[in-house]
Amino acid sequence: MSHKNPIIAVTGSSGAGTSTTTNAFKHIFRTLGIDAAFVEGDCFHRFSRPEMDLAVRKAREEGRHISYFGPEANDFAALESFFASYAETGTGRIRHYLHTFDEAVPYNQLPGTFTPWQELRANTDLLFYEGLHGGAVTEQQNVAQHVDLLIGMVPIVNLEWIQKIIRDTSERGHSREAVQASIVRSMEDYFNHITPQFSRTHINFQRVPTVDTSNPFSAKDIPSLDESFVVIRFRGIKHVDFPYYLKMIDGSFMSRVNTLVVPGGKMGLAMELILTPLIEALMQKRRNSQFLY
Ligand SMILES: Nc1ncnc2c1ncn2[C@@H]1O[C@H](COP(=O)(O)OP(=O)(O)OP(=O)(O)O)[C@@H](O)[C@H]1O
Ligand SMILES: O=C(CO)[C@H](O)[C@H](O)COP(=O)(O)O
Repeated sequence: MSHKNPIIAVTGSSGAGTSTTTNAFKHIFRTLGIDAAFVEGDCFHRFSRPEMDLAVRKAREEGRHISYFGPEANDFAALESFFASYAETGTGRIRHYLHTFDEAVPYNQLPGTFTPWQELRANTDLLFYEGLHGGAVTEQQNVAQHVDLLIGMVPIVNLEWIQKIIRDTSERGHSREAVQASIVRSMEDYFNHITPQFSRTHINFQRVPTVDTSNPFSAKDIPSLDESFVVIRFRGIKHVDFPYYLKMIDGSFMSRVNTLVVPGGKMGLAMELILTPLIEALMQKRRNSQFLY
C-alpha cells in the first residue's frame, strides 16, 4: 500500500461486470477531478488467443486443465511488480489485450493479440486496475498487499455465467459450446484463485437476480439491474455510515450488521455514495504524504 501513489482494484471473474462498473469509477474520478491511470488485468495474460488455444490443448493431452483464472495463463509476478512499481514511483508498463475486431482494427492487429508494452502516463493521481487478479495471493506472489482499496464485483454464479456466455458469444465471436467448455475447464482455478480474493476485499458488490436463472446455459438475455438486488458487504472499513445510505437509497435495507442491500437500479448511486468518500480519503492521504517527501 502506498499513500503516495494509491491503487484501487476492482476484481472479479470473467463476465462479472468489472469493465461495466469501471464507468461508475470514471464518473467519480471526473467529479473529484482525479487523473487516474487505467489498467486492464488482461494485459497480464501470458498468451495470445492462438497461444492459449495451443496451451489448453497441450495441457489436455497431459491430463491437466489451464484457464485464464490461474497462474499458468497469467503472470502474477509481473502484476505484483507492476503494482509495487506504481506504488513506489507512480510509473510502470502496460499493454492491451484486444478481444474484438473493433478493439483490434485501430492497432492494425488481430483480435486475441496484445498491443506492445508501453510506459504509463506520468504524474497520475492513482492507479485503477480492473480485472481478474487484483486481490490474488499465492505462495510466491502477493498482489493484494499493494492495493489500497480492493473492490469485489461478484454476481451470483448463475448470473456470472449468463453474463459471460451472452457477452462472449455476442461480442467476442466464441461459440456457446466453447464458452461452456471454458467455464468447466476453469473451475479448479476459479476455486483456488478467484473466489479467495473476495475474502480479502474491502467491499463486495454481489448482484442477485430476482428472476429465474436456474438454467444459465439456456438464458437468452442478461437479467437487468431492475430485475436484481445488490448485496454490498463491508470489511475492515471504519465508520461505515449505514444510516446515511439507508436514508439516501430508496428501498435499501440491512441484512446483516456489515451488509447493505439495494435495489439493482440503485447500484450506480450506491457505488457513488459509498466509494466517493473512500476515494477522497485516499487523495487526502496522498496530499499529506506529499508534504513528507
Ligand atoms: N450490472 C449489470 N447489469 C446488466 N448487465 C451487466 C451488468 N454488469 C455487467 N453486465 C453485462 O455482463 C457482461 C459482462 O460484463 P463485463 O464485460 O463488464 O465483464 P468483465 O468482468 O469486464 O469481463 P472480462 O474480465 O471478461 O472482460 C456484459 O455484456 C455486460 O453488459
Ligand atoms: O475475459 C477474459 C478473462 O478476463 C477472457 O477469457 C480472456 O481475456 C481471453 O479473451 P478471449 O476469450 O476474448 O480471447
